[in-house]
Amino acid sequence: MPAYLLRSVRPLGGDPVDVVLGGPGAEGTIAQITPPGAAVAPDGDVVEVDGAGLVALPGLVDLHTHLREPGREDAETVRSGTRAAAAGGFTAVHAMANTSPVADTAGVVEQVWRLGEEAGWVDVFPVGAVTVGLDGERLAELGAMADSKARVRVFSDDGKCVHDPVLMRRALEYVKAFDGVIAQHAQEPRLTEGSQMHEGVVSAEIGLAGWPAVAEEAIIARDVLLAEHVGSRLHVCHLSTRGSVEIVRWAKARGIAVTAEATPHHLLLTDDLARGYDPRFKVNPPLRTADDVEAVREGLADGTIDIVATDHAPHPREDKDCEWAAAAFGMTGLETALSVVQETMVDTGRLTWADVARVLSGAPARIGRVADRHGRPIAVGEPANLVLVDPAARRVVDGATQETASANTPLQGREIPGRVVATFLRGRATVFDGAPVEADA
Ligand SMILES: NC(=O)N[C@@H](CC(=O)O)C(=O)O
Ligand SMILES: [Zn+2]
Ligand SMILES: [Zn+2]
Repeated sequence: MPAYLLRSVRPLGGDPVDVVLGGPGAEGTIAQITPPGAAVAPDGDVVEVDGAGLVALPGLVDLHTHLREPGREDAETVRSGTRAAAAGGFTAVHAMANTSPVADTAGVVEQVWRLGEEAGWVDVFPVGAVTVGLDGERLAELGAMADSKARVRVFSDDGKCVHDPVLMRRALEYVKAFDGVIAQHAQEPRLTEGSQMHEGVVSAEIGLAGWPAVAEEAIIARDVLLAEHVGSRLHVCHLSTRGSVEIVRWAKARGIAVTAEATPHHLLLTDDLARGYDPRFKVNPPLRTADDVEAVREGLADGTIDIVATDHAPHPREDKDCEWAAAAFGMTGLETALSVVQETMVDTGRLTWADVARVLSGAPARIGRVADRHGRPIAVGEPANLVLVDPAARRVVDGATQETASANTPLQGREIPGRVVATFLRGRATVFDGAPVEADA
Protein backbone atom coordinates (compact mmCIF):
# COMPACT_ATOMS: atom_id res chain seq x y z
CA MET A 1 0.00 0.00 0.00
CA PRO A 2 1.53 3.34 -0.99
CA ALA A 3 1.68 6.37 1.28
CA TYR A 4 -0.25 9.42 0.09
CA LEU A 5 0.99 13.00 0.06
CA LEU A 6 -2.01 15.30 -0.28
CA ARG A 7 -0.81 18.76 -1.34
CA SER A 8 -2.81 21.86 -0.34
CA VAL A 9 -6.03 20.27 0.86
CA ARG A 10 -8.37 22.22 3.16
CA PRO A 11 -9.30 20.24 6.31
CA LEU A 12 -12.90 21.10 7.25
CA GLY A 13 -12.76 23.85 4.61
CA GLY A 14 -10.04 25.74 6.51
CA ASP A 15 -6.62 26.93 5.36
CA PRO A 16 -4.67 24.70 2.94
CA VAL A 17 -2.18 22.23 4.39
CA ASP A 18 -0.23 19.23 3.18
CA VAL A 19 -1.28 15.91 4.69
CA VAL A 20 0.69 12.66 4.59
CA LEU A 21 -1.16 9.37 5.05
CA GLY A 22 0.86 6.29 5.97
CA GLY A 23 4.51 5.55 5.31
CA PRO A 24 7.05 3.57 7.34
CA GLY A 25 6.05 3.41 11.00
CA ALA A 26 2.78 5.25 10.36
CA GLU A 27 0.78 2.65 8.41
CA GLY A 28 -2.91 3.43 8.34
CA THR A 29 -2.58 6.72 10.18
CA ILE A 30 -2.15 10.42 9.49
CA ALA A 31 1.63 10.87 9.53
CA GLN A 32 2.14 14.61 8.92
CA ILE A 33 0.14 17.83 8.66
CA THR A 34 2.28 20.77 7.54
CA PRO A 35 2.00 24.17 5.87
CA PRO A 36 1.60 23.85 2.08
CA GLY A 37 4.80 22.68 0.41
CA ALA A 38 6.47 21.67 3.68
CA ALA A 39 5.48 18.00 3.89
CA VAL A 40 8.35 15.54 3.47
CA ALA A 41 7.67 12.55 1.26
CA PRO A 42 8.09 9.37 3.34
CA ASP A 43 10.44 6.61 2.21
CA GLY A 44 9.04 4.02 -0.16
CA ASP A 45 6.09 4.14 -2.54
CA VAL A 46 4.35 7.56 -2.39
CA VAL A 47 1.40 8.84 -4.42
CA GLU A 48 1.24 12.61 -4.58
CA VAL A 49 -2.15 14.29 -4.99
CA ASP A 50 -2.70 17.90 -6.07
CA GLY A 51 -5.41 18.77 -3.58
CA ALA A 52 -5.86 22.43 -4.53
CA GLY A 53 -9.51 23.35 -4.03
CA LEU A 54 -10.36 20.09 -2.28
CA VAL A 55 -11.98 19.96 1.15
CA ALA A 56 -10.79 17.16 3.46
CA LEU A 57 -13.33 15.71 5.87
CA PRO A 58 -13.09 12.79 8.28
CA GLY A 59 -14.50 9.65 6.61
CA LEU A 60 -18.29 9.80 6.73
CA VAL A 61 -20.26 7.52 9.04
CA ASP A 62 -23.80 6.44 8.18
CA LEU A 63 -25.95 5.40 11.13
CA HIS A 64 -28.76 4.15 8.87
CA THR A 65 -28.06 2.03 5.77
CA HIS A 66 -29.98 -0.90 4.33
CA LEU A 67 -27.52 -3.38 2.79
CA ARG A 68 -30.25 -6.04 2.18
CA GLU A 69 -27.95 -9.03 2.74
CA PRO A 70 -28.90 -11.68 3.78
CA GLY A 71 -32.07 -12.25 1.81
CA ARG A 72 -32.52 -9.53 -0.80
CA GLU A 73 -29.30 -9.76 -2.75
CA ASP A 74 -31.29 -8.78 -5.85
CA ALA A 75 -31.59 -5.27 -4.35
CA GLU A 76 -28.12 -4.92 -2.79
CA THR A 77 -25.34 -6.97 -1.23
CA VAL A 78 -22.94 -6.03 1.51
CA ARG A 79 -20.33 -5.76 -1.22
CA SER A 80 -22.30 -3.51 -3.61
CA GLY A 81 -23.76 -1.38 -0.84
CA THR A 82 -20.44 -0.75 0.86
CA ARG A 83 -18.77 0.03 -2.48
CA ALA A 84 -21.54 2.61 -2.98
CA ALA A 85 -20.83 3.89 0.53
CA ALA A 86 -17.13 4.37 -0.23
CA ALA A 87 -18.06 6.16 -3.47
CA GLY A 88 -20.19 8.50 -1.36
CA GLY A 89 -17.28 9.30 0.99
CA PHE A 90 -18.19 6.92 3.81
CA THR A 91 -15.71 4.83 5.79
CA ALA A 92 -18.29 3.24 8.11
CA VAL A 93 -21.95 2.28 7.89
CA HIS A 94 -24.44 0.83 10.32
CA ALA A 95 -26.41 -1.87 8.52
CA MET A 96 -30.10 -2.05 9.41
CA ALA A 97 -31.61 -5.25 10.74
CA ASN A 98 -34.61 -5.69 8.41
CA THR A 99 -32.94 -8.40 6.37
CA SER A 100 -34.16 -11.95 5.73
CA PRO A 101 -33.49 -13.61 8.09
CA VAL A 102 -33.78 -10.60 10.39
CA ALA A 103 -30.59 -9.59 12.22
CA ASP A 104 -32.01 -10.58 15.60
CA THR A 105 -29.36 -13.07 16.76
CA ALA A 106 -25.62 -13.06 17.36
CA GLY A 107 -25.30 -15.43 14.38
CA VAL A 108 -26.84 -13.07 11.83
CA VAL A 109 -25.09 -9.90 13.05
CA GLU A 110 -21.76 -11.75 12.99
CA GLN A 111 -22.49 -12.89 9.44
CA VAL A 112 -23.15 -9.30 8.29
CA TRP A 113 -20.08 -8.06 10.13
CA ARG A 114 -17.92 -10.74 8.49
CA LEU A 115 -19.28 -9.94 5.01
CA GLY A 116 -18.32 -6.32 5.65
CA GLU A 117 -14.78 -7.30 6.65
CA GLU A 118 -14.42 -9.48 3.55
CA ALA A 119 -15.66 -6.75 1.22
CA GLY A 120 -13.28 -4.22 2.80
CA TRP A 121 -14.88 -1.06 1.39
CA VAL A 122 -15.97 0.43 4.71
CA ASP A 123 -16.33 -0.80 8.28
CA VAL A 124 -19.77 -2.39 8.65
CA PHE A 125 -21.43 -2.17 12.05
CA PRO A 126 -24.57 -4.32 12.15
CA VAL A 127 -27.66 -2.94 13.85
CA GLY A 128 -29.52 -5.54 15.90
CA ALA A 129 -33.28 -5.96 15.82
CA VAL A 130 -35.17 -4.94 18.97
CA THR A 131 -37.78 -7.67 18.66
CA VAL A 132 -37.62 -11.22 17.31
CA GLY A 133 -38.37 -11.18 13.59
CA LEU A 134 -39.29 -7.47 13.86
CA ASP A 135 -42.71 -8.72 14.92
CA GLY A 136 -42.99 -6.36 17.87
CA GLU A 137 -43.87 -9.11 20.33
CA ARG A 138 -40.77 -10.45 22.08
CA LEU A 139 -37.43 -8.78 22.77
CA ALA A 140 -34.56 -10.21 20.73
CA GLU A 141 -31.35 -11.33 22.45
CA LEU A 142 -29.89 -7.84 22.66
CA GLY A 143 -27.17 -8.83 25.12
CA ALA A 144 -25.93 -11.70 22.95
CA MET A 145 -25.67 -9.35 19.95
CA ALA A 146 -23.85 -6.77 22.08
CA ASP A 147 -21.37 -9.42 23.25
CA SER A 148 -20.86 -10.91 19.78
CA LYS A 149 -17.92 -10.18 17.47
CA ALA A 150 -20.15 -7.56 15.84
CA ARG A 151 -20.23 -5.57 19.13
CA VAL A 152 -23.74 -4.27 18.44
CA ARG A 153 -24.64 -1.02 20.19
CA VAL A 154 -27.49 0.24 18.00
CA PHE A 155 -30.77 -1.66 18.05
CA SER A 156 -33.71 -0.97 15.76
CA ASP A 157 -36.79 -2.57 14.24
CA ASP A 158 -36.48 0.02 11.46
CA GLY A 159 -39.03 -0.47 8.74
CA LYS A 160 -41.38 -1.11 11.63
CA CYS A 161 -42.11 0.85 14.79
CA VAL A 162 -41.68 -0.68 18.24
CA HIS A 163 -45.23 0.38 19.01
CA ASP A 164 -45.90 -1.57 22.23
CA PRO A 165 -44.93 0.89 24.98
CA VAL A 166 -44.09 -1.91 27.43
CA LEU A 167 -41.66 -3.53 25.00
CA MET A 168 -40.15 -0.16 24.15
CA ARG A 169 -39.65 0.54 27.84
CA ARG A 170 -38.00 -2.86 28.40
CA ALA A 171 -35.72 -2.38 25.41
CA LEU A 172 -34.62 1.05 26.68
CA GLU A 173 -33.94 -0.44 30.11
CA TYR A 174 -32.08 -3.46 28.77
CA VAL A 175 -29.57 -1.61 26.55
CA LYS A 176 -28.38 0.55 29.45
CA ALA A 177 -26.28 -2.42 30.63
CA PHE A 178 -24.01 -2.16 27.58
CA ASP A 179 -24.41 1.51 26.66
CA GLY A 180 -26.66 0.70 23.72
CA VAL A 181 -29.25 2.89 22.04
CA ILE A 182 -32.69 2.18 20.63
CA ALA A 183 -33.17 3.75 17.19
CA GLN A 184 -36.88 4.13 16.65
CA HIS A 185 -38.78 4.19 13.35
CA ALA A 186 -41.54 6.47 14.64
CA GLN A 187 -44.73 5.42 12.89
CA GLU A 188 -47.95 4.85 14.81
CA PRO A 189 -49.28 1.79 12.97
CA ARG A 190 -53.01 2.37 13.35
CA LEU A 191 -52.77 5.98 12.18
CA THR A 192 -50.89 4.88 9.05
CA GLU A 193 -52.83 1.81 7.93
CA GLY A 194 -52.80 1.83 4.13
CA SER A 195 -50.89 5.13 4.03
CA GLN A 196 -49.18 6.02 0.77
CA MET A 197 -47.87 9.57 1.19
CA HIS A 198 -47.92 12.59 3.51
CA GLU A 199 -51.45 13.51 4.59
CA GLY A 200 -52.17 17.04 3.42
CA VAL A 201 -53.34 19.17 0.53
CA VAL A 202 -51.50 17.13 -2.10
CA SER A 203 -52.74 13.73 -0.88
CA ALA A 204 -56.31 15.05 -0.90
CA GLU A 205 -55.91 16.43 -4.41
CA ILE A 206 -54.36 13.37 -6.00
CA GLY A 207 -56.32 10.79 -4.03
CA LEU A 208 -53.63 8.83 -2.20
CA ALA A 209 -54.16 7.68 1.40
CA GLY A 210 -52.43 10.00 3.87
CA TRP A 211 -49.67 9.40 6.48
CA PRO A 212 -50.33 12.19 8.98
CA ALA A 213 -47.53 14.04 10.76
CA VAL A 214 -49.13 13.14 14.08
CA ALA A 215 -48.40 9.43 13.46
CA GLU A 216 -44.69 10.26 13.68
CA GLU A 217 -44.93 12.94 16.36
CA ALA A 218 -47.07 10.89 18.77
CA ILE A 219 -44.45 8.11 18.89
CA ILE A 220 -41.53 10.53 19.31
CA ALA A 221 -43.35 12.33 22.15
CA ARG A 222 -44.07 9.02 23.88
CA ASP A 223 -40.54 7.73 23.41
CA VAL A 224 -38.72 10.80 24.75
CA LEU A 225 -40.89 10.53 27.87
CA LEU A 226 -40.10 6.81 28.17
CA ALA A 227 -36.37 7.53 27.72
CA GLU A 228 -36.58 10.13 30.48
CA HIS A 229 -38.51 7.78 32.74
CA VAL A 230 -36.00 4.94 32.48
CA GLY A 231 -32.90 7.16 32.09
CA SER A 232 -31.86 5.60 28.81
CA ARG A 233 -30.71 6.64 25.37
CA LEU A 234 -33.15 7.11 22.46
CA HIS A 235 -32.29 7.82 18.84
CA VAL A 236 -35.02 9.05 16.48
CA CYS A 237 -34.65 7.75 12.92
CA HIS A 238 -35.47 9.89 9.87
CA LEU A 239 -37.42 12.65 11.59
CA SER A 240 -39.46 14.53 8.99
CA THR A 241 -41.96 17.03 10.39
CA ARG A 242 -41.88 20.45 12.03
CA GLY A 243 -43.68 19.00 15.03
CA SER A 244 -41.07 16.28 15.43
CA VAL A 245 -38.29 18.87 15.45
CA GLU A 246 -40.16 20.83 18.12
CA ILE A 247 -40.63 17.77 20.33
CA VAL A 248 -36.94 16.83 20.12
CA ARG A 249 -35.96 20.45 20.85
CA TRP A 250 -38.20 20.39 23.93
CA ALA A 251 -36.80 17.03 25.07
CA LYS A 252 -33.20 18.18 24.74
CA ALA A 253 -33.92 21.37 26.69
CA ARG A 254 -35.30 19.12 29.41
CA GLY A 255 -32.08 17.10 29.48
CA ILE A 256 -33.47 13.90 27.97
CA ALA A 257 -30.81 11.74 26.29
CA VAL A 258 -32.31 11.85 22.81
CA THR A 259 -30.54 12.17 19.47
CA ALA A 260 -32.17 12.57 16.07
CA GLU A 261 -31.35 12.10 12.42
CA ALA A 262 -32.64 13.66 9.22
CA THR A 263 -32.23 12.11 5.78
CA PRO A 264 -30.93 13.98 2.73
CA HIS A 265 -34.30 13.55 1.01
CA HIS A 266 -36.19 15.17 3.85
CA LEU A 267 -33.78 18.12 3.61
CA LEU A 268 -34.48 18.61 -0.09
CA LEU A 269 -37.72 17.12 -1.45
CA THR A 270 -41.42 17.74 -0.82
CA ASP A 271 -44.72 15.89 -1.18
CA ASP A 272 -45.47 17.88 -4.35
CA LEU A 273 -43.30 15.33 -6.16
CA ALA A 274 -46.01 12.68 -5.63
CA ARG A 275 -48.19 14.46 -8.20
CA GLY A 276 -46.57 12.52 -11.03
CA TYR A 277 -47.28 9.21 -9.22
CA ASP A 278 -43.63 8.21 -9.75
CA PRO A 279 -42.84 5.62 -7.02
CA ARG A 280 -39.25 6.90 -6.86
CA PHE A 281 -40.69 9.44 -4.44
CA LYS A 282 -42.47 6.90 -2.24
CA VAL A 283 -40.65 6.58 1.08
CA ASN A 284 -41.17 6.12 4.80
CA PRO A 285 -41.66 8.51 6.44
CA PRO A 286 -43.10 10.28 3.41
CA LEU A 287 -41.78 13.44 1.80
CA ARG A 288 -43.48 16.26 3.68
CA THR A 289 -44.32 19.92 2.95
CA ALA A 290 -41.98 22.81 2.20
CA ASP A 291 -42.61 24.09 5.73
CA ASP A 292 -41.47 20.75 7.18
CA VAL A 293 -38.34 20.81 4.99
CA GLU A 294 -37.57 24.29 6.32
CA ALA A 295 -38.07 23.09 9.92
CA VAL A 296 -35.74 20.11 9.34
CA ARG A 297 -33.06 22.44 7.94
CA GLU A 298 -33.49 24.76 10.94
CA GLY A 299 -33.28 21.79 13.31
CA LEU A 300 -30.07 20.57 11.71
CA ALA A 301 -28.59 24.08 11.76
CA ASP A 302 -29.34 24.69 15.45
CA GLY A 303 -28.25 21.22 16.63
CA THR A 304 -31.69 19.88 17.52
CA ILE A 305 -31.10 17.29 14.82
CA ASP A 306 -27.71 15.71 15.55
CA ILE A 307 -26.90 13.96 12.31
CA VAL A 308 -27.70 13.29 8.69
CA ALA A 309 -28.23 9.59 7.98
CA THR A 310 -28.96 8.31 4.49
CA ASP A 311 -31.66 5.66 5.09
CA HIS A 312 -30.23 4.22 1.84
CA ALA A 313 -33.07 1.83 0.91
CA PRO A 314 -32.36 0.05 -2.38
CA HIS A 315 -35.18 -1.80 -4.12
CA PRO A 316 -35.07 -3.88 -7.30
CA ARG A 317 -36.78 -2.60 -10.43
CA GLU A 318 -39.82 -4.86 -10.11
CA ASP A 319 -40.62 -3.37 -6.69
CA LYS A 320 -40.41 0.22 -7.98
CA ASP A 321 -41.44 0.10 -11.66
CA CYS A 322 -45.10 -0.37 -10.86
CA GLU A 323 -48.10 1.69 -9.83
CA TRP A 324 -47.62 3.87 -6.76
CA ALA A 325 -49.80 1.86 -4.37
CA ALA A 326 -48.01 -1.41 -5.19
CA ALA A 327 -44.46 0.01 -5.00
CA ALA A 328 -42.04 -0.45 -2.11
CA PHE A 329 -41.19 2.41 0.24
CA GLY A 330 -37.60 3.67 0.07
CA MET A 331 -34.93 5.46 -1.96
CA THR A 332 -31.17 5.15 -2.35
CA GLY A 333 -28.88 7.81 -0.90
CA LEU A 334 -25.30 6.76 -0.14
CA GLU A 335 -23.77 8.26 -3.28
CA THR A 336 -25.63 11.57 -3.13
CA ALA A 337 -25.94 12.37 0.60
CA LEU A 338 -22.90 14.63 0.85
CA SER A 339 -23.95 16.58 -2.24
CA VAL A 340 -27.46 17.10 -0.90
CA VAL A 341 -26.08 18.34 2.41
CA GLN A 342 -23.78 20.70 0.49
CA GLU A 343 -26.67 22.00 -1.63
CA THR A 344 -29.20 22.45 1.18
CA MET A 345 -26.96 23.42 4.11
CA VAL A 346 -23.48 24.56 3.03
CA ASP A 347 -24.21 26.45 -0.19
CA THR A 348 -27.10 28.17 1.65
CA GLY A 349 -24.74 29.31 4.44
CA ARG A 350 -26.48 27.31 7.16
CA LEU A 351 -23.63 24.92 7.96
CA THR A 352 -19.85 25.16 7.61
CA TRP A 353 -17.73 22.24 6.42
CA ALA A 354 -16.72 21.74 10.06
CA ASP A 355 -20.43 21.34 10.85
CA VAL A 356 -20.75 18.84 8.00
CA ALA A 357 -17.91 16.83 9.56
CA ARG A 358 -19.89 16.83 12.80
CA VAL A 359 -23.28 15.81 11.38
CA LEU A 360 -21.97 13.23 8.89
CA SER A 361 -19.02 11.82 10.83
CA GLY A 362 -18.26 12.84 14.42
CA ALA A 363 -21.78 12.73 15.86
CA PRO A 364 -22.96 9.52 14.14
CA ALA A 365 -19.74 7.80 15.27
CA ARG A 366 -20.44 8.86 18.87
CA ILE A 367 -24.11 7.84 18.78
CA GLY A 368 -23.18 4.44 17.31
CA ARG A 369 -20.34 4.06 19.85
CA VAL A 370 -17.62 3.64 17.23
CA ALA A 371 -15.89 6.96 17.97
CA ASP A 372 -12.71 5.16 19.04
CA ARG A 373 -12.14 4.43 15.33
CA HIS A 374 -14.35 6.75 13.26
CA GLY A 375 -15.43 10.37 13.25
CA ARG A 376 -12.05 11.37 14.65
CA PRO A 377 -10.36 14.75 14.19
CA ILE A 378 -7.98 15.21 11.26
CA ALA A 379 -4.77 15.13 13.31
CA VAL A 380 -1.39 13.41 13.32
CA GLY A 381 -1.59 9.89 14.77
CA GLU A 382 -5.30 9.47 14.06
CA PRO A 383 -6.55 6.68 11.78
CA ALA A 384 -6.30 7.82 8.15
CA ASN A 385 -10.05 7.75 7.47
CA LEU A 386 -10.64 10.71 5.17
CA VAL A 387 -12.69 11.90 2.24
CA LEU A 388 -11.54 14.51 -0.27
CA VAL A 389 -14.40 16.49 -1.81
CA ASP A 390 -14.41 18.88 -4.75
CA PRO A 391 -17.18 21.30 -3.77
CA ALA A 392 -16.89 23.23 -7.07
CA ALA A 393 -17.72 20.20 -9.21
CA ARG A 394 -21.25 19.57 -10.48
CA ARG A 395 -22.68 16.28 -11.68
CA VAL A 396 -25.93 14.85 -13.00
CA VAL A 397 -27.30 11.87 -11.07
CA ASP A 398 -27.96 8.68 -13.02
CA GLY A 399 -29.11 5.63 -11.07
CA ALA A 400 -27.95 3.35 -13.89
CA THR A 401 -24.29 4.31 -13.43
CA GLN A 402 -24.16 4.36 -9.62
CA GLU A 403 -22.33 1.72 -7.58
CA THR A 404 -25.45 0.62 -5.71
CA ALA A 405 -27.17 -2.40 -7.26
CA SER A 406 -30.50 -0.55 -7.32
CA ALA A 407 -31.57 2.44 -9.41
CA ASN A 408 -34.25 3.97 -7.18
CA THR A 409 -32.59 7.33 -6.63
CA PRO A 410 -35.06 10.20 -6.17
CA LEU A 411 -32.51 12.50 -7.85
CA GLN A 412 -32.48 10.85 -11.29
CA GLY A 413 -31.46 13.45 -13.90
CA ARG A 414 -30.88 16.13 -11.31
CA GLU A 415 -27.72 18.24 -11.23
CA ILE A 416 -26.12 18.39 -7.79
CA PRO A 417 -22.98 20.07 -6.46
CA GLY A 418 -19.87 18.38 -5.13
CA ARG A 419 -17.97 15.24 -6.00
CA VAL A 420 -16.04 12.72 -3.92
CA VAL A 421 -12.52 12.63 -5.37
CA ALA A 422 -10.98 10.17 -2.92
CA THR A 423 -11.90 8.14 0.14
CA PHE A 424 -9.29 6.63 2.45
CA LEU A 425 -9.96 3.81 4.91
CA ARG A 426 -7.02 3.42 7.31
CA GLY A 427 -4.75 4.88 4.66
CA ARG A 428 -5.95 2.71 1.78
CA ALA A 429 -7.65 4.54 -1.11
CA THR A 430 -11.08 2.91 -1.54
CA VAL A 431 -11.91 5.66 -4.04
CA PHE A 432 -9.33 7.51 -6.13
CA ASP A 433 -9.85 10.00 -8.97
CA GLY A 434 -13.56 9.61 -8.30
CA ALA A 435 -13.63 5.84 -8.95
CA PRO A 436 -13.74 2.88 -6.53
CA VAL A 437 -10.45 0.97 -6.20
CA GLU A 438 -10.52 -2.80 -5.58
CA ALA A 439 -8.44 -3.83 -2.56
CA ASP A 440 -6.08 -6.03 -4.60
CA ALA A 441 -5.67 -3.50 -7.44
N1 LIG B 1 -37.36 4.17 4.38
C1 LIG B 1 -38.09 3.36 3.67
O1 LIG B 1 -39.04 3.82 3.01
N2 LIG B 1 -37.86 2.04 3.61
C2 LIG B 1 -36.90 1.30 4.38
C3 LIG B 1 -37.38 1.04 5.76
C4 LIG B 1 -37.34 2.24 6.67
O2 LIG B 1 -36.30 2.94 6.74
O3 LIG B 1 -38.29 2.52 7.36
C5 LIG B 1 -36.61 -0.01 3.68
O4 LIG B 1 -36.06 -0.92 4.31
O5 LIG B 1 -36.87 -0.11 2.47
ZN1 LIG C 1 -37.53 3.63 8.98
ZN1 LIG D 1 -34.45 2.68 7.14
